[in-house]
Amino acid sequence: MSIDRIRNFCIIAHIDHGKSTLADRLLEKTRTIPERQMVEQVLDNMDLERERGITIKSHPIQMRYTAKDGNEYIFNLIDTPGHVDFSYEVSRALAASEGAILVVDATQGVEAQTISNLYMAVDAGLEIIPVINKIDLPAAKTMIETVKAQIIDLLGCREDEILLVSAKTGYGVDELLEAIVQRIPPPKGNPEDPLRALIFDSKYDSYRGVVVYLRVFDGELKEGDKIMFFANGKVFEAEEVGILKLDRIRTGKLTTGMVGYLIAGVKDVHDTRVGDTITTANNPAKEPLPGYREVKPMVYAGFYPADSENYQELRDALEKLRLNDAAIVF
Ligand SMILES: Nc1nc2c(ncn2[C@@H]2O[C@H](COP(=O)(O)OP(=O)(O)OP(=O)(O)O)[C@@H](O)[C@H]2O)c(=O)[nH]1
Repeated sequence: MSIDRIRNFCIIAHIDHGKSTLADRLLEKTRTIPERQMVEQVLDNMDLERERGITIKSHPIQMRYTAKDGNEYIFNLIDTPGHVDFSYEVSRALAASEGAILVVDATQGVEAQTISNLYMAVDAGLEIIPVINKIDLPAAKTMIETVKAQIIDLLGCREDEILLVSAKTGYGVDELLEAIVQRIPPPKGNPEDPLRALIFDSKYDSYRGVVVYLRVFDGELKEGDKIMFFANGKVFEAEEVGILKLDRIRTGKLTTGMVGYLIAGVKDVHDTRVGDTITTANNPAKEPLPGYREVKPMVYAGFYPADSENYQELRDALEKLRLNDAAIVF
């Protein structure tokens, strides 16, 4: 699909303001959830909601949306970590996007944590679509004007740019889908340039090793390519490349502007650092993408074995833990 039809975005929201519920409605309206599950959902609403909520938080997700202009668009929804301490990781998820949906609970208004993530998004030059959610709640009626004023204050946007939504009932979601197409710009980038892809997250899969979630900025990533991580210069072969819906879908390549995953036989998550750039070993890009930083640990703990004989065992156990959790340093 042409790069003009891609929209990469994330959702910024305070806890409980409705990020997962809204993501669910987007998945439903774009029929990203298979029909079978849609039917099941009616039978067992609660469990599925929970399951999909987790899906959204565990990896980026691609949707296809046919807009009112008759064209089909690819939407890549990238989740931002919810915890304030992960501000660098949030900044990389934002860097992988061109836009952000700002979700504010109509009955709660703008909250501090939302503001810090929002400023990061504004700094990153993202197009912000402000959404007031939960407008179905009776308490929302008296609050909407106040919350609108807060948002205008914060963003300097016009009142008519703020969308009123109920992620619960689906009210306003069609308008939001159109706003994503119309207001969020398509990715820029040069398909002819050497590959530059940003790592914004990675997961450890016990069968496949590290699964890297990335956004291609320039060039293209194909299976069989010898890829190189800028931060440590290590070279691996791209074994599997694809996009993410509810599951991984192998596509063999990712073109400029696309979001997806890479499996390259990497066994240690420390080789795939958030914020690092992937290029090809044969035709490397001259410069990495901007903004790479070593992630700083936030929580420290001292451990020692009760019996000093067990020191090596403790060390081995920590080594294993470290292999699949990039946050652990010792
Ligand atoms: N009435 C009403 N409730 C909503 C709406 N959107 C979300 N909720 C409810 O608000 C609560 C929080 O919604 P979530 O979607 O889990 O919020 P979240 O922002 O993803 O929260 P975290 O997962 O904690 O970050 C849930 O009980 C939802 O059912 C809405 O439009 N109307």
